Amino acid sequence: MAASSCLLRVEEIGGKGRGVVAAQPLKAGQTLLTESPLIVYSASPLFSSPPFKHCHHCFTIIPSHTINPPSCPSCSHHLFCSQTCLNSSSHSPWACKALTSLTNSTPLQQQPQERQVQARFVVAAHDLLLHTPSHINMLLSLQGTPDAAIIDAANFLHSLISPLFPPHSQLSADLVAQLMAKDRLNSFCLMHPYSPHGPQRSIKAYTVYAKASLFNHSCLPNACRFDYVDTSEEHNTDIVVRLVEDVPEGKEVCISYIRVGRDYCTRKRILMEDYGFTCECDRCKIEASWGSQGEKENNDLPHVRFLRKHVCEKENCAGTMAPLPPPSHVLECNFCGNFKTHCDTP
Ligand SMILES: C[S@@+](CC[C@H](N)C(=O)[O-])C[C@H]1O[C@@H](n2cnc3c(N)ncnc32)[C@H](O)[C@@H]1O
Repeated sequence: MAASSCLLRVEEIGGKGRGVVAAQPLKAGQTLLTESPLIVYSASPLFSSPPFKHCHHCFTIIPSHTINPPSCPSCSHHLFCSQTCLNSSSHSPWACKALTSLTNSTPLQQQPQERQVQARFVVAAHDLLLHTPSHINMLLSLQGTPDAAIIDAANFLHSLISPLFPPHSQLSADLVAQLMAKDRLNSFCLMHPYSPHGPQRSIKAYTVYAKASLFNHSCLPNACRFDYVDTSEEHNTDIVVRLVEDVPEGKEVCISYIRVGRDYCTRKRILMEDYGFTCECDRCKIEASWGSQGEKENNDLPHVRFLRKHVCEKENCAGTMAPLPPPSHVLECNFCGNFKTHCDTP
């Protein structure tokens, strides 16, 4: 962990592969990691328009009243929130041409929406090989092995997409499958802003980070990722991971891959379907034997106290509340930005 080497180190963790542990005693509220993505791609299926117009570099929403936002010189339908974003964008003419060509592809249009989003990943991966080949090697160092479904999807997408790039930046079908498998296990979602009355936040884009991908999951996480705002244009796709609790040296630092308020059965299903493992954390061990909601309300187990303190109660939210950087008694929700003053009485 280069940027945060004094705070964290990577170790093998029994039954989980690699993981991240505290290299010194760490304080609740401390920022552990701020990192830019190796790869970013839109979550919108190619054949449907996204619910909001967003910048194709930083993915902030472009307000509907914006007159003539800067657009890609090659295609004009990929928009940017500012000239700075347009100039720093990795939206290359090759990627632009490939995406435009794919929107005319009948075989792709007949595929499920998931395949259309995977097509965006495969275009972005070809573009990486063209412009930042070292990121391809970093992606390949992450966990994930292709299964039969990924190999099928990769063969299909490879035959459509590789010919749209120059010969020296064409990935083999095998490499496409490897990369798709890494993306499946390691990608984070960039979400649309929270709204108390609106629908659940939807996903704007997917990102993969070299270091943040090494955090394992816990249903009682001691760290969480903050992703509730469209803030600074250039760094809007960066990940920020902050500690929820104090962590002694040598203890593993985990985030939750799903919202902590989810019930046991939902967590179990998502973790198996999306990440291929069964969580053995203390909370799961206890909740596996729970029959009804009543038990949850009436007991005073440490993990129930944790949830009471750290799950945001704002309508339609249920994000994780972590302290502001120390020293602070104020908790901030990583999902909606709500604040509350920390009080240790249960
Ligand atoms: C994003 S990676 C985390 C880093 C990974 N352990 C590695 O070695 O690169 C996600 C994968 O780590 C493993 N993993 C994460 N949390 C786990 C947990 N609580 N129990 C078992 N395996 C876990 C699973 O294989 C999961 O698909």
